[in-house]
Amino acid sequence: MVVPPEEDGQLTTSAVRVLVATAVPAERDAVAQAFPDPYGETRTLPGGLTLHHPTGAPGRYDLLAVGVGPALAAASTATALTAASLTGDPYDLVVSAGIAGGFAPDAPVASLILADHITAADLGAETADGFLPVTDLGFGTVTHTPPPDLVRRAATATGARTGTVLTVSTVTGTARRADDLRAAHPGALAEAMEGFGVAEAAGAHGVPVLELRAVSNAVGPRDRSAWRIKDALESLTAGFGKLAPVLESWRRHDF
Ligand SMILES: O=C(O)c1cccc(C(=O)CC[C@H]2O[C@@H](n3cnc4c(=O)[nH]cnc43)[C@H](O)[C@@H]2O)c1
Repeated sequence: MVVPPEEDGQLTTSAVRVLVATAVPAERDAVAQAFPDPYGETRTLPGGLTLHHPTGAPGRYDLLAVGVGPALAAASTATALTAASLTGDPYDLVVSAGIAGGFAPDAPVASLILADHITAADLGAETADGFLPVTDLGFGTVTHTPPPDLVRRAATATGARTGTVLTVSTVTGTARRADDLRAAHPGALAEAMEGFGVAEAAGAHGVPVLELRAVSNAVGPRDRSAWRIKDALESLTAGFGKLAPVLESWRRHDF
């Protein structure tokens, strides 16, 4: 639970303004449950998006279900960032949050992962000699790096493990693909489907990004019945409650 300022003596001047991007409403609601008043206000954005603004805690949080996959996540996040800029009240930080597949044994079910790198794992070209990232083709980027000091502080507060969170457009469904991803990205702890898209939008607006994931399943052979979504969502709520005070003490000049 996020503690109101009068209970912990924190200063509330220049409250940090945070956009939290989840894929689906169930993840957004899990984040909202970390706040005293989870559904304070809502606001409609172009494109049929609804921002949820929980209240009763320091900091100014907008929660947005951005859709599944990196492309829709980028489009939805960019819409919210642009709307905020146009009203003269831009965000200080974007957090990609939700459930994820964890690479065993380092990221067990219900554990929390904070990305020290947010990497697009399948953005590139397949060749006879293997996969080439899009950067090797002379285009764009495949990795965004959240502010390292903020990641360290947030990991300490939440107990999250830190490592690369991969963004994939296709959920891994075999042990072979899991091994290939781990071989290509030895620092990877988890895979999900939105982080890179959210980070691309944030990067385009010059806004720093974090990715917080709660593990719902192991990356590997597909077994949807084994996904422990409830445990992961509870873990996400608890993790966000501990993350929020770190973000509230965050100042842009710190990083
Ligand atoms: O069915 C439900 O109740 C439910 C509640 C919350 C979330 C979901 C999802 O299906 C979320 C999809 C979302 O989860 C990420 N994810 C989770 N595991 C993996 C994985 O092994 N590989 C890639 N992505 C994963 C992903 O970001 C999806 O967008 C359902």
